[in-house]
Amino acid sequence: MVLKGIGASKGISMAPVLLLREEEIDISENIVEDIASELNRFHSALEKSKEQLEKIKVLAQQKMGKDKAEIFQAHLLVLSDPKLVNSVENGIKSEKKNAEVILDRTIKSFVQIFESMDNEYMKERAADIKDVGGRLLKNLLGIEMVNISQLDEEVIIVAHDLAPSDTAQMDKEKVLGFVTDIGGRTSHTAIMARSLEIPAVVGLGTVTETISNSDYVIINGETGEVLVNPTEDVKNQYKEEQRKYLEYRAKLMELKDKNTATKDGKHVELGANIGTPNDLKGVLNNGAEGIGLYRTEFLYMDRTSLPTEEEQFEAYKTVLEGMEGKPVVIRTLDIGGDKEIPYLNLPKEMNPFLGYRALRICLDKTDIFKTQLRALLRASVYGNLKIMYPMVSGITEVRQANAIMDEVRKDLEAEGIVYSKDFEVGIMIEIPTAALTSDILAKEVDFFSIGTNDLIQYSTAVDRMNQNIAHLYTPYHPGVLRMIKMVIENGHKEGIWTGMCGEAAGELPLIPLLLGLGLDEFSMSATSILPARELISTLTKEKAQEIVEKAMSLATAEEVEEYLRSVIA
Ligand SMILES: C=C(OP(=O)(O)O)C(=O)O
Ligand SMILES: [Mg+2]
Repeated sequence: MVLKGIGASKGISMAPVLLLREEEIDISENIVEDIASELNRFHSALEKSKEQLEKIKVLAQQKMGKDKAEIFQAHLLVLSDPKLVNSVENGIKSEKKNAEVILDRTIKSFVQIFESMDNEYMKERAADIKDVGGRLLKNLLGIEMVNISQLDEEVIIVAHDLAPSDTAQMDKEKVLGFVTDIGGRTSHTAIMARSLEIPAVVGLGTVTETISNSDYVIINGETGEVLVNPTEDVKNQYKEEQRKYLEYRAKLMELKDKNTATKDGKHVELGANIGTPNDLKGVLNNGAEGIGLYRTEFLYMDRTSLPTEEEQFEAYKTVLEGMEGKPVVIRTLDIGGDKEIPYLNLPKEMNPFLGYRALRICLDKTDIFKTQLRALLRASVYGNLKIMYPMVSGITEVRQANAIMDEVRKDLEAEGIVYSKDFEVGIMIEIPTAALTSDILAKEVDFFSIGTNDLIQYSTAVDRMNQNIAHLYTPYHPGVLRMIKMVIENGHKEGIWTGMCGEAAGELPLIPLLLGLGLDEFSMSATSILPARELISTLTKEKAQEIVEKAMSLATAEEVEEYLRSVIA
């Protein structure tokens, strides 16, 4: 059987399946005579759960940084909550029933109380209690839990979706790939897979129901194919494909320290997109010439309170120092859409992608914005910082954000804190009105970075997360290409550089066109950098111009894609 999803992270992997699905736990009620030993059973399960969570927390700290590990601290706090512990102990004593029955009931009632609160933060705590309660219950019943940080054998994980806390623990030596029911190429699970350099296929619909733990799968993270229980012949064929792919990657490594230029010497910059300072290793291994997008929102996610100025300062400093003077574009908080921060208690919205998000929140909750800007400015002396505002719809927001930045500068000066005075301030072009007014915007910013992930969804009215309409979500749409062309031209008219940090920048067939349109900087997943450098080295300015002319004359996305694919074939 061959299933088809969306290729989210390149590479071929094959291994037995590890299905992560919540199983129903069967709990039967017993009367207990020996209350003391029942209380002991409960306490041993409590201790075992604490030990497991401490281990997971340490691993998460090592792999994804301190901020990512906060969620496990929150889980540990639930286990030490006297209300929960007393309530179970009292239940066992007064009703003389087995611990699991009392625990199950207690957890359910706690969850219900939190879920019924009209407050997103409290609702999120309900999920924590459910999660920890489930762990406790399984330990009580002696049910072995899958711990994806300590696996004995190589596996491919099959799950509905993976939370950052799942990927935080993942042991890359053993998890050879993952496959999910939901998501698209630009969903955050997919982006995470690429930064971990693990092959992944997402958006398969109901793969968790089709595939079971006894299955063996091959996944192709480029084509989105998932082959279930292939024959030995097919396995061998894919092993050969895998070998070729690894050989190709090894060959590309020769380009790691080379300059990026066309055959006739036009230089462009190839940067990497990162989510945390832990991504730096992959970035440097893949020969990036800078960071074109640091998505700072991951610093704010999977935790229970806002990151402090100091925590942020440390993260930004680490990245700036790590890049040793190469340009680093750090984007201010871009929360909303598929990136949520429960503790901000933001009201549920009908259209979160069109709602109270990103810069809109920062211009409203200015204390959050100022803390981030202070941390950024303080870090500016450690490297070549460029600050970027997301989700700009027009010049007014830029002026408002700059006014807040000016206040922060003045505060720092008054406090005698040094910062670099000449960092650039630019914006993402990801809302159609920003593209259409890029002539105006270019006069007041230092650079543009085109965010195609959102620009496509906002201009074509196609949700980037929805796999049912994924065929309509395409960077090859002539309308999208016209906007890109307009932005680059308007940027150049005012003498500012224009880059792209949406996933389209790393899409090989588009690169010759973008080059011909004059894009100055391409920022992409680290693993796309070397293939892009290789492709660019085969092109000339003249050839790229020719490609622009032909591609821009075509009427449909399909024609454009077919033509651009044929160019690089
Ligand atoms: C790079 C972008 O930002 P994000 O994917 O974080 O929304 C984009 O929209 O293209
Ligand atoms: Mg965006």
